[in-house]
Amino acid sequence: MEKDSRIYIAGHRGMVGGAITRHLKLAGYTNLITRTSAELDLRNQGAVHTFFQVEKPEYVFLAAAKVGGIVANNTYRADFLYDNLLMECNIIHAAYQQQVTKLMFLGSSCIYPKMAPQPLREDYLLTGPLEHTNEPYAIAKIAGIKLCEAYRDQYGCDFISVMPTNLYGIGDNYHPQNSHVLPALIRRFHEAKIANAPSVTIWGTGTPKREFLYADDLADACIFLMQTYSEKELINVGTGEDLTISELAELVKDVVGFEGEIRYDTSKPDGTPRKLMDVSKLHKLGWKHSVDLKEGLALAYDDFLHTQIVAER
Ligand SMILES: NC(=O)C1=CN([C@@H]2O[C@H](COP(=O)(O)OP(=O)(O)OC[C@H]3O[C@@H](n4cnc5c(N)ncnc54)[C@H](OP(=O)(O)O)[C@@H]3O)[C@@H](O)[C@H]2O)C=CC1
Ligand SMILES: C[C@H]1O[C@H](OP(=O)(O)OP(=O)(O)OC[C@H]2O[C@@H](n3cnc4c(=O)[nH]c(N)nc43)[C@H](O)[C@@H]2O)[C@@H](O)[C@@H](O)C1=O
Repeated sequence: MEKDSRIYIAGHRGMVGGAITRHLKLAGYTNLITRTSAELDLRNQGAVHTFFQVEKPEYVFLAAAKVGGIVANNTYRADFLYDNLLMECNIIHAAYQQQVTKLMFLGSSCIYPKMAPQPLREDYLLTGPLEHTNEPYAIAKIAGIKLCEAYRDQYGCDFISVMPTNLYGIGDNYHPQNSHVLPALIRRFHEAKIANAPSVTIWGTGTPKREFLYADDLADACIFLMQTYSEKELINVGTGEDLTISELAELVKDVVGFEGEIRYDTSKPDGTPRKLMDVSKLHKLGWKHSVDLKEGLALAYDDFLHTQIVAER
C-alpha cells in the first residue's frame, strides 16, 4: 500500500472504520475514499458497482456491517443476515470486477462453534454448531470468509479475512438495548451514579467470559495485516486474555466511580460461554496489542462523556 494508493474504507463512520481512517491519515495515506450509508447504500448492487467503476479503489477495508450486541442480534435476525450478506456480496464481487489490488474482510469471533475448544484456533471454523442468539450474523460472516476464499481460488484475488474479538473504543454504540456489553455497562453505571441509584442490573449470570480489544489497536492490526498478510486462511485479532462479565462489571464500576450494588437479570441470554481467541499466528507475524483493558476503559469512558456533552448541545 503506497501513501497515495486509492484506499476505500467501507463503514468509515463506524467505530472500527473510524479508527482505521484515523490511523491511515496519521500514517500519511492521502487518497482515502469514503461514503456514508446515506450516500451509498452498500445493499444496492447497482450503486456499489457504479461506485467501484468510478472510484477505482486499489485497496478496500470492508468495515461496514449491521452490528450489535446479543439482544440486537437475536431480535433483528433477518436484518443481520440479509443486510450483511448483501453488503459483502456486492463489495467483494465489485472488487473482483474492478481488479482491486487487495481487500480485507472483517468478520467476528462469533463465527466459531459455540462449544469449540479454547482458545479458538483459526482452523476450528465450521467444526460444530453456532450460538443461537447470533447465528444469522455468524452465517453472514462465514459467507464473507468463504467469498474471499472462493474469489482467491477461482480468480486469484488477494482478498483476506480478519476475525476481531469483541471490540470497544472511540465512537462505540451506547444504545441501552442494542449495544455490546462494554459500552452498555459504561452507560448504565454512569446513569446510576448520576441518579444516585442503589444498584445496577446487568444481563445474564455474569459467568460468560469475553476478550476485549481496543478499536484503535484493531485498526493498527488491520493496517499491519494489509501490508504483510496475503494468505487464504482467516486470521484472529485479539489480546489472548479474557475475563468474566462479572469481573468486567467490577472494572467498569470502578472506572465510572459507582458505589452501589451489582445485580443480575438471568432472564436475559448469556450467549456463548467463552470465546477466547488464539492469537499465536498474529503474534508470530510480529503484532501485539498495546492498550490494556483498564487503560482502554478509561479512554472509552472519556469518549462516552464527550458523546453526552455533544448530544446535550
Ligand atoms: N463492535 C464489535 O465488538 C465488533 C465488530 N466487528 C466487525 O467490525 C466491523 C465494524 O464494526 P463497528 O465499527 O463496531 O460497527 P458500527 O456499527 O460502529 O459501524 C458500522 C458502519 O457500517 C455502515 N453501514 C451499515 N449499514 C450500511 C449500509 N447498508 N450501507 C453502507 N454502510 C452501512 C455504517 O455507516 P453509516 O455510519 O454511514 O450509516 C456504520 O458506520 C463489522 O464488520 C463488525 O462485524 C467484529 C467483532 C466485534
Ligand atoms: C462481538 C460479538 O457480540 C455479540 O456477542 P456477545 O459477545 O455475546 O455480545 P455482547 O457484548 O452483547 O454480550 C456479552 C455478554 O455480556 C452480557 N451482558 C451483561 N449485561 C449486558 C448488557 O447490558 N448489554 C449487553 N449487550 N450484554 C450484556 C451478555 O449477556 C453476554 O453474556 C454477537 O451477537 C456479535 O455481535 C459479535 O460478534
